Order: sequence, then C-alpha cells, then structure tokens
Amino acid sequence: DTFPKQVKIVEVGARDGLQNEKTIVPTPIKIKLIDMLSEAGLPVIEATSFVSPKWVPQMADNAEVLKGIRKFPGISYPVLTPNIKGFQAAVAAGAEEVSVFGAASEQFTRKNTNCSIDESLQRSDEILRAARAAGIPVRGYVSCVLGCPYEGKISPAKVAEVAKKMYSMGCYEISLGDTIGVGTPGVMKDMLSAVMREVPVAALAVHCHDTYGQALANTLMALQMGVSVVDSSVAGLGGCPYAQGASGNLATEDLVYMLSGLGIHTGVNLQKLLEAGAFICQALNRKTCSKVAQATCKL
Ligand SMILES: CC(C)(COP(=O)([O-])OP(=O)([O-])OC[C@H]1O[C@@H](n2cnc3c(N)ncnc32)[C@H](O)[C@@H]1OP(=O)([O-])[O-])[C@@H](O)C(=O)NCCC(=O)NCCSC(=O)C[C@@](C)(O)CC(=O)[O-]
Repeated sequence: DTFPKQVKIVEVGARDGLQNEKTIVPTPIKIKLIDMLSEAGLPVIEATSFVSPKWVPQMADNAEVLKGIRKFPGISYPVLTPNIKGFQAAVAAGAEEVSVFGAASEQFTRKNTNCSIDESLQRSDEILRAARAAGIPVRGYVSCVLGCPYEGKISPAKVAEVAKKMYSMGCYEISLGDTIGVGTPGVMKDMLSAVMREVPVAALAVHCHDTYGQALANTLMALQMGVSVVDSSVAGLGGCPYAQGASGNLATEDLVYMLSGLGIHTGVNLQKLLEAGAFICQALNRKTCSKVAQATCKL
C-alpha cells in the first residue's frame, strides 16, 4: 500500500495543548506530564514556548519547565521561538531544538505575532542564522493551511509559497497546521499536492485540529500521500489563543490506535500514553477528548 512503514509522532500537548488553558497550570504538573510522555516513548515532545508572557501567560515558566524535565536519550524536546529574543532565552535554558512559526494568512500572522507574513519570515530567518551557527535544528510551522479564522479560505498556492520560503531558509521540517480544524480530506489533498511540488514530502508534517471532527481523516489523507510525520496532542488538548473557537489537536491516543491498526510503527506505548492523558485530564479537571481513552475507560 501507499502508507509509510513508520510514522514519527510529534507530541504537542504540553505546548499547543496547555497554551490555551485559562488557569495557569503549575510547573510541576507540566514537568510530570512531559516526563510521562517520555516514558510512553514519544520521539519528539514539544516542551514549551519562549513567547512573550504578555501574550501567552501560560508559557511564562518556559525555562523552569525545560530545565525541570528529564531528557531521555533519543527524544527531542523542541520549543517554540517567535523572535531572536525567544531563541536566545531558549538556548540559555538548554534548548537543543527550536521551532519557528508563521502562517499562510496575513491577518492571522498579525493577530498571532503582531507583524506581516514578510516580517515574520524575516524573524524566522534571523533565528535560523543564529541556530545554524549554534548547531541547533529548526522546525517550521505554517498555520492556517486549510483555512483562517479571519480570512476564511486560504489558497494552496499561498501555503506552498510560505512553506517553500521556510524550507529554503533551512527549516529541516515544515509542519502544516490546520489551526482551526476546518479542513476536510479533499482540501487537505489539494493543499498537500501544491506544497509537495515545492518541499519534499519527507520534510513535511501535518498538524490537525479536531474542531469539526476531521483531524483523523485529514491525517489519514496526508499519510496516504506519503507524509510520515504527524503532530498530535495527548488527550486531544489544545487550541491557539489567537484562533477563537479552535479546539484541541488530534488526540495522540487516537492516532497511535489507528496507526497500530494499520501496522505502522510508532514506538509509542499506548498504555503509558493513556496514563499520561489520564494524569493531565485529572490535573485540569476535565474529560479527555480522546475517543480511544473514552472507550478504554468504559471497559
Ligand atoms: C512575537 C511577539 C513577541 C510580538 O509581540 P510584540 O508585542 O509586538 O513585541 P515587542 O517586541 O513589542 O515585545 C512586547 C513585550 O514582550 C517582550 N518579549 C518579546 N519577545 C519575547 C520573547 N520571545 N520572550 C519573552 N518576552 C518577549 C518584550 O520584551 C516586551 O516586553 P516589555 O518591554 O513590554 O516588558 C508576540 O506576538 C508573541 O509572543 N506571540 C506569540 C503568540 C503565540 O504564542 N501563539 C501561539 C503559538 S502559534 C500556534 O499555536 C500555532 C501552531 C504552531 O500550533 C500551529 C497551528 O496549530 O497552526
């Protein structure tokens, strides 16, 4: 078949998941969550973001989190950096990998980072230059690839243009984000076809939110097209504070269950992952958004 034999899961629950929580989650809870995710065997765990605490107060403890987690050999713990100030703070706190983020929508870029797409790309470029000098790998995010909360439809050509620029600047991987979860598999297919003409598929990841219940279907379409890196969030936590109404990411438990059913290797221990999900849901006093977690709880 056309599916990849192996899929790398990028766990974003501790960052994308928690950044949207209104109540500040205590630092030790964040650290324990990340340690449990490491125990579950996730190969990449986004730990926090070095953004302005005025913009996202939940991530203000970024250095404490990054310093407090157990760093398992073979697992990477990237952090989000919006500008050179964030990059420097991340490196000072021990970051060995960072992610830059941009979007295929002017208005979203303005709301999320207070600048234009061009300015945002310049900031990313500045980070990439500093990172190259320091030997730090950089991942790139493109948001709003299947729709924007402010501009509505986004053309696949615009996504391809921004993705190509970030890739040419030196991002080793480009994660394509359906920030508000409005996409359907056909739209995903058209968008990916356009991006794959500019960026090799081996360097692409998908990052689907489940607002309209399409995250798993959209991800499956991407896998069929050869994408082998998928972002997801334990218990389906998440949302972007600058994208009203965006719900959580694709739940990692549901992704792992589907991939395991397809015989695709991830290296993730589902039982331990479920425990991490149960832990954070209890700490946040909320029900899991993972269907697999819901189903196994009832058994
Ligand atoms: C980019 C800025 C900083 C511009 O924000 P600004 O207000 O235009 O920047 P500024 O340079 O005027 O700085 C304002 C204040 O923040 C400070 N500051 C400035 N930078 C930093 C920093 N790095 N770390 C700590 N502090 C910082 C700076 O020092 C200053 O402090 P003051 O002088 O007023 O005391 C701001 O807009 C920002 O932080 N935005 C981040 C928003 C965010 O985190 N969004 C969520 C992540 S993206 C996402 O979730 C989507 C994704 C990736 O998951 C994929 C998908 O789903 O699509």
